Amino acid sequence: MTLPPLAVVAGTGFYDLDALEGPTEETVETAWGAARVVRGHWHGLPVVFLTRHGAGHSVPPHLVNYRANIRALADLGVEDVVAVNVTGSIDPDLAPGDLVCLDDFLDLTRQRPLTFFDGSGPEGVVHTDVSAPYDTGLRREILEAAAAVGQPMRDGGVYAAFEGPRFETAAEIRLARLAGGTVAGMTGVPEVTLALEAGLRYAAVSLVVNPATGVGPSDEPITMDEIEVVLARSRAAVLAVLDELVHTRATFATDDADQPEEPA
Ligand SMILES: CSC[C@H]1O[C@H](OP(=O)(O)O)[C@H](O)[C@@H]1O
Ligand code: HPA
Repeated sequence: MTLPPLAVVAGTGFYDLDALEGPTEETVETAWGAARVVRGHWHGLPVVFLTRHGAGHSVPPHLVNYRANIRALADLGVEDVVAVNVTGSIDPDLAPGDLVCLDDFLDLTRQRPLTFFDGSGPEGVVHTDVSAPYDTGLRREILEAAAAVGQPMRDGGVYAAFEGPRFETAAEIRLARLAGGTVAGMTGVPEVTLALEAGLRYAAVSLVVNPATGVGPSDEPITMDEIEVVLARSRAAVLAVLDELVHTRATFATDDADQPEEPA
């Protein structure tokens, strides 16, 4: 039995996935443009890794080709996507290094192509349900993996997606906080909604790398240096959770393969 590949989509600070066995780089052409992925195996399971800003972080968040990326994953047979986004904390109880398993989002972006459906295709006008944008089963797998490796992770949080590439003003962050935002980022939307449109299960782990503007103890500006320090410290924690998730899936896949076929 061939299992569908699991996709790992990550961004800032995650430009490769060392755990992948037999990695091969591939460019997937789609109707929306090309996407670069790396395919390989992790604990024996097929995995597709996509780094959304490109190798070396050459693509800013507002110019990522989210449609090509998601279409490419769907075309490769992916059914489940685990995403990683680094974020600024809106909730003052969160600190750099904290992990949040998202359960909702606020779309404060402004000018991105945000759908596969412009009304001209055979499916006509499509209105996608987003009452549970992050897949419940995948979220549970992520949270259980975090618990298994002793990695604290908040169960639930609202990702406030801003257009970028600039950071937010303090007033924008206050607005997002009033609306229930937990963390601020620039890439989580429309990635999640396109995944839903493509029929994929999608869940996201957010790694806090700085207090969002106006949230921290001081009025210091956000710097890439502070973000890189946190990433260097916390990257391994995210990867440990993913490793445990894939390892658990591999164990179940092996157990299933060991079971005798049900008589017809
Ligand atoms: C380097 S801070 C801003 C940058 O980091 C986040 O990227 P990603 O979500 O891909 O990890 C944020 O959205 C911005 O693109
Ligand atoms: O403070 C932030 N705002 C938006 N995106 C981010 N990505 C990392 N930190 C931030």
